[in-house]
Amino acid sequence: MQISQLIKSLPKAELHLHIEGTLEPELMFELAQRNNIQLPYASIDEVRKSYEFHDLQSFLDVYYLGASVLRTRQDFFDLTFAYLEKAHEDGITHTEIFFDPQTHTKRGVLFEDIIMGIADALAKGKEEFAISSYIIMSFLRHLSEDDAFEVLELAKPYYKYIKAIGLDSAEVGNPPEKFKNVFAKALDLGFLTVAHAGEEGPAENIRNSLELLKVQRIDHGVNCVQDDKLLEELIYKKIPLTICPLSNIKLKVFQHMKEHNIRDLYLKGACVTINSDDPSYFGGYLADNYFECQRHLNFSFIELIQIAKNSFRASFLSEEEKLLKMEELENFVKSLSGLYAAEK
Ligand code: HPA
Ligand SMILES: [Zn+2]
Repeated sequence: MQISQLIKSLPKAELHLHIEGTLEPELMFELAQRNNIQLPYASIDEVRKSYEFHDLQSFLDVYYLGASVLRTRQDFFDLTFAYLEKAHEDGITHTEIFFDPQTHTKRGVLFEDIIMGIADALAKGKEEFAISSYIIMSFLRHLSEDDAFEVLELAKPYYKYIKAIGLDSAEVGNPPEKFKNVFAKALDLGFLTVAHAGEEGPAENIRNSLELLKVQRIDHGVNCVQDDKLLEELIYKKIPLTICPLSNIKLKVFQHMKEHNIRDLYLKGACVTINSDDPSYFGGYLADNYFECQRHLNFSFIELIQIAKNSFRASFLSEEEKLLKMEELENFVKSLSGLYAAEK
């Protein structure tokens, strides 16, 4: 079996995925037509050509523009189910997806339509593909903390659909301490928390996310290497990092995959996971991210299995569910040994 096929067959979890970032240009055009929205692109090709980014903000501008075609519950359902079909092909058996309510409620879309469209698709994904899932509601950090409080209030009738609270958008200039109070409220309400930190921003944002926002995982976190003591602590406390290799290259966090620090972090003992972030915009879904790590950073397949194990360990599944997912993974690995023994 080819390595790319092996990677696709490997059972794994995805823990850092923005559902809005899975919007493929074809669906973008279809939804624009369905909703009578004028896009500033003449063709699907032109959309793809606009995906040249020099930093996080240049991406966010294009990403928020793309998201403007999403208006109805059916749109959110179609978007999410299209992702789940890809996830299934990529061997994903559990996914924890972000959605950015403010990107949509600001345009007059109903909170109910956003979350129920996503939740219905996830329920269908569970039925058709046996993919388990959680929803993470993310606050846009370029907006105010008061705004985040309003979203938390708006979400009240739908809390049972939300597992955790996240923090995304422009990191530089919008540090975690800006959201200290709203995260404290979310924690009081019983939500788990995560935050993007140390993507473009300093290691200090990682420390403050842990200390002030009480996050269980750090999204990205690659700038942890700026602070030796912090890195030691992340390793010692087994704090998972949801790293997104192709995203980091597209947004110029690293200039080339060969320069990415994920393998160094892995070898030092950090709990790293591989994720796709915004796969439609960054040129690859989850299996592609695993593959690029193998190709450019010499991760062996055994090491990728360890990373897939980390993805379940770092998930928000219960300990019992984690054991079941891990068993599935072990069975896959055993079936491979059988296959290779038979070939010899
Ligand atoms: O990688 C990201 N970083 C911050 N905000 C985001 N929103 C979507 N993707 C990202
Ligand atoms: Zn992200």
